[in-house]
Amino acid sequence: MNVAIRFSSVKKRFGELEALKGVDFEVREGEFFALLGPNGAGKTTLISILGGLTRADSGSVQVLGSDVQSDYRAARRKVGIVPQELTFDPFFTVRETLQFQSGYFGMRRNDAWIDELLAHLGLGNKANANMRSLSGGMKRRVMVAQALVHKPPVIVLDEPTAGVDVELRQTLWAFIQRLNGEGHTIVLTTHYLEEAETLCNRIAMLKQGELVALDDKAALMASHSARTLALKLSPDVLPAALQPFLVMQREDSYHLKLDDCTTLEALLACLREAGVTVRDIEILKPDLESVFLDVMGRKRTA
Ligand SMILES: Nc1ncnc2c1ncn2[C@@H]1O[C@H](COP(=O)(O)OP(=O)(O)OP(=O)(O)O)[C@@H](O)[C@H]1O
Repeated sequence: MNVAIRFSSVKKRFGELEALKGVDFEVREGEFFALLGPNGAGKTTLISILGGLTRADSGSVQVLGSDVQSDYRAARRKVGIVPQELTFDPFFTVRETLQFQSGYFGMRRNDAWIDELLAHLGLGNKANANMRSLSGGMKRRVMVAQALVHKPPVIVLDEPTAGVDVELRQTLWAFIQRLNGEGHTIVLTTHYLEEAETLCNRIAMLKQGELVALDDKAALMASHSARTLALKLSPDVLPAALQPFLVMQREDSYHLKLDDCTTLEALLACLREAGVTVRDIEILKPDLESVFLDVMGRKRTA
């Protein structure tokens, strides 16, 4: 598969702070890719370098083979970035904003695509509204449309759903998934891990300017977090021998760490020997949030 974005040894300092400590990874063409990390991990800095808004101190970034510094114009055409912050000209209407952006890319007759964007993002009846009159969520929809106006093959969304309502989330994800289905590469940063879990097929995690995980979603989930066994017992007492497996107790339910199926057999045998009956049993699969905490926590103690 071809490479959509290549980050090679990207370093960036802000004074004493090393915001990016030599970040190396690739996003492949056609992927729906998540870039995750806690506040301050360096995600937005990396995206700003990708969009040519910030210069890396060293290293390089290429979009579909075009270097974002030495071949800025070509790289810029290949990527659409939905920024985290809302920036707009309050005196333009929504349509003018999108026409102006089309002009920036030398696209004069772009109204059919602009209409399609407006319709898909629920902005059809706002085309002639002034930007300053829109609600925050509506402005964010325009930011998304603005990033897509030149039909970029690579689309980067930096926390696009922070503080937006359920309706926009659903409209936005349906549209972005359609574009991904048509071959566009998508990179998403979000703090809503269930969104990343549902949408993305490969995941990178950054922590303090370093890449700490990069894998297919399924492999990451399988390798980083054990399943949990939730048990309700009669009598309601966990035998002492099982205490080391206890990760959480919620009301009358005991959550035990389950490394694999042989552990399950041993746990059940232990309950039998102690004369404890199982009233209810459930195996809980790991979610991306538990993997994320696991990855971030493990690195902290290393
Ligand atoms: N222009 C700047 N001047 C000084 N420090 C900066 C600047 N931009 C970013 N930083 C710092 O660089 C680090 C990385 O910030 P960045 O915004 O890239 O993180 P992030 O992963 O996007 O975080 P968040 O999830 O909060 O958006 C942070 O410590 C931030 O304070």
